[in-house]
Amino acid sequence: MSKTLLNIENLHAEIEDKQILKGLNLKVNAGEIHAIMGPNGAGKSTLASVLSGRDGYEMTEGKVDFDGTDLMELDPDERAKEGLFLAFQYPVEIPGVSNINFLRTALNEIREYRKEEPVSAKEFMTMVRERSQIVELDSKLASRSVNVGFSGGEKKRNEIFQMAMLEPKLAILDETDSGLDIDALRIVAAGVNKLKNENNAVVLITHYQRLLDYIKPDFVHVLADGKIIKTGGPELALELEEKGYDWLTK
Ligand SMILES: Nc1ncnc2c1ncn2[C@@H]1O[C@H](COP(=O)(O)OP(=O)(O)OP(=O)(O)O)[C@@H](O)[C@H]1O
Repeated sequence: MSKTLLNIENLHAEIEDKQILKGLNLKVNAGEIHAIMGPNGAGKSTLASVLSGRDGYEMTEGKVDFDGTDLMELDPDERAKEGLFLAFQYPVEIPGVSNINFLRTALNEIREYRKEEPVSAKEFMTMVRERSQIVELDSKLASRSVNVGFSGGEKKRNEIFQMAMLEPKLAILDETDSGLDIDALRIVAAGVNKLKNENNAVVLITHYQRLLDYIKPDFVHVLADGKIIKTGGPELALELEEKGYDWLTK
């Protein structure tokens, strides 16, 4: 039996006093890929925000266990250091902070938290070289300010590059496929597949079945009105593509 990395029970959460998540349950084991699909406004990004500890999102009920730790008790940076990674739907630009410095600082913070030695300059540069190739990220982008002036597709590749560098236990990819051209979609998906192993897990939030042609999910969930209302295998995504969501929500 693989170990459970994420166990969400009866999660209720609100933003500005508006209840968005209304009793969500989800269990993710090591080695698994889960896709979350669902209508606009259902709460998919809210789930990602609540798990990562984004300001303004309040859990009002429920429990989230992350690899044996009560996730909601941790600050956002501690969650990241415990091995939770979120690739943003809209990656933020950080002017004045180079991608390289950002990643080296993040990596060393994680290593310090785990009582490991900081990464040496040589080791770090080798990692950057090898891992930027996983998503075919132009090496020039590594030294530019984080995401500043990057195209939409470059920003999404950069998210997966960050994931490759930080080696999270659980990566939540929020609409990483949106805005990607077909070649970039293949490259990003191949990157995710390459980074996936039996000790980590991926939660993909997506609107499009086509991503799942490239990244094979073990489970597909439908999130509607703040809850997971149906779970199936990859065939569920095909069914949704054909039928939409009305048959499940009405
Ligand atoms: N900061 C906020 N203030 C108020 N309401 C918010 C805020 N952020 C999100 N919401 C609302 O929460 C609901 C869920 O939004 P969320 O972004 O989680 O949906 P989603 O399932 O990711 O949708 P989409 O598929 O369109 O990306 C929406 O009704 C949205 O308007």
